[in-house]
Amino acid sequence: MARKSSSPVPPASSTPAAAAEPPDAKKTPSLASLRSEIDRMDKELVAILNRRAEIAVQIGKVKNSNGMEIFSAAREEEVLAKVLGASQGPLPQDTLRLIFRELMSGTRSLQRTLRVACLGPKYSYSHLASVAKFGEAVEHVPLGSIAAVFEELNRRHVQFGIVPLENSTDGRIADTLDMFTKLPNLKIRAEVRLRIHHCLLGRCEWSQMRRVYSKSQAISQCRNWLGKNLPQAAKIEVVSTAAAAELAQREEFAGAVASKPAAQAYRLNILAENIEDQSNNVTRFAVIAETPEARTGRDKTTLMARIPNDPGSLVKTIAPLEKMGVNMTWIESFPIPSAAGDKNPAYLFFLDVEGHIDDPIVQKAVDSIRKRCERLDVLGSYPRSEVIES
Ligand SMILES: O=C(O)C(=O)C[C@]1(C(=O)O)C=C[C@@H](O)C=C1
Repeated sequence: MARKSSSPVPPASSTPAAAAEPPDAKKTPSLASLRSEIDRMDKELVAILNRRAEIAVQIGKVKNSNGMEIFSAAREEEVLAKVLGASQGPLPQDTLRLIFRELMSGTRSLQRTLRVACLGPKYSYSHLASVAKFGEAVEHVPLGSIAAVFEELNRRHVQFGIVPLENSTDGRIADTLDMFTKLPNLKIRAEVRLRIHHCLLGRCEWSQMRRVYSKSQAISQCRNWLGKNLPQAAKIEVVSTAAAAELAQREEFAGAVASKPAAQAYRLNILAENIEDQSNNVTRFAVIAETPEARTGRDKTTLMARIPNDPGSLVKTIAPLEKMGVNMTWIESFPIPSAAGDKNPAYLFFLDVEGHIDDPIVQKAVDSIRKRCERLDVLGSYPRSEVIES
């Protein structure tokens, strides 16, 4: 944006009157003039934002007439990368990210209001991840279970779902992997890696607390802290951290391990912050939808492979990755539910590899892997993402 000549910063002057002023008075513009400069820039900003929104409305029409989807994770990542790359000013990258997240959320909503399902109630970490990805200008639909998120998406009651995949402290989220085995047609369109800071919330003193509610993974992520600081309290697992906060609000002598925003939403006191045992506690969420995501050049692909329970079977299955130089970034084994009791059950493996399924080398490696599997599903290719601070 070009600076106008009406800048409040006074030009250097050598007139006798200016020379008579104390040196500091010359350098420091008045508060009023600085604020009027901000007011002027805000007007320019609003005009530019509205011009941007008008273009987005036109893009929406083009998308509609071509039968294209409104949300594009690939394009939004591209916009963010360009914005962050172009910035040279003092604004922190996280701040710019937040501003552009809401900007794109707002322009997207002019094209169509999206419905995004997540594990609720509101202010669960899934809800926070959904806000981190889609912004506030979507209809967040909090549901009672991870299975319900998949089912609502499959019934087309929502356009997107967001589900936790794995946590850096606690490992895979079995409920999510289980639902991919049941609905492998749903595609991962984006990932959200959210740094999770847990708080102890409640209305009583720690010493009076008899029960602490939370989701099993959150209890597990704070196990040492809870054992040391609240040995007297029973740890009770509930469906989500936000559901735990709701219970802690209703019950006397109860607490919850939940997010900071949940404290305000459920009118609870923050009794302790950052109680996770490992400071680098990150949960990776998957944004799921019916259709696949476009290639960005900075992608990863998630595969679900059912392989025979034979010696060396896994090594043989993933050998093409090494041969073709495709990097694997995640592997998780998962027993096949229907095979319980089976003497020699096959196993499912979830794998992440770098690259998009439309990259010829990835396609070739996946084709080779498929030949060595009983079944292979490509659960989606999507842009790789940075960790977002919560
Ligand atoms: O570029 C597009 O496809 C747009 O619709 C514009 C825009 C944006 O505001 O920048 C909005 C929604 C999309 O998910 C991606 C980007």
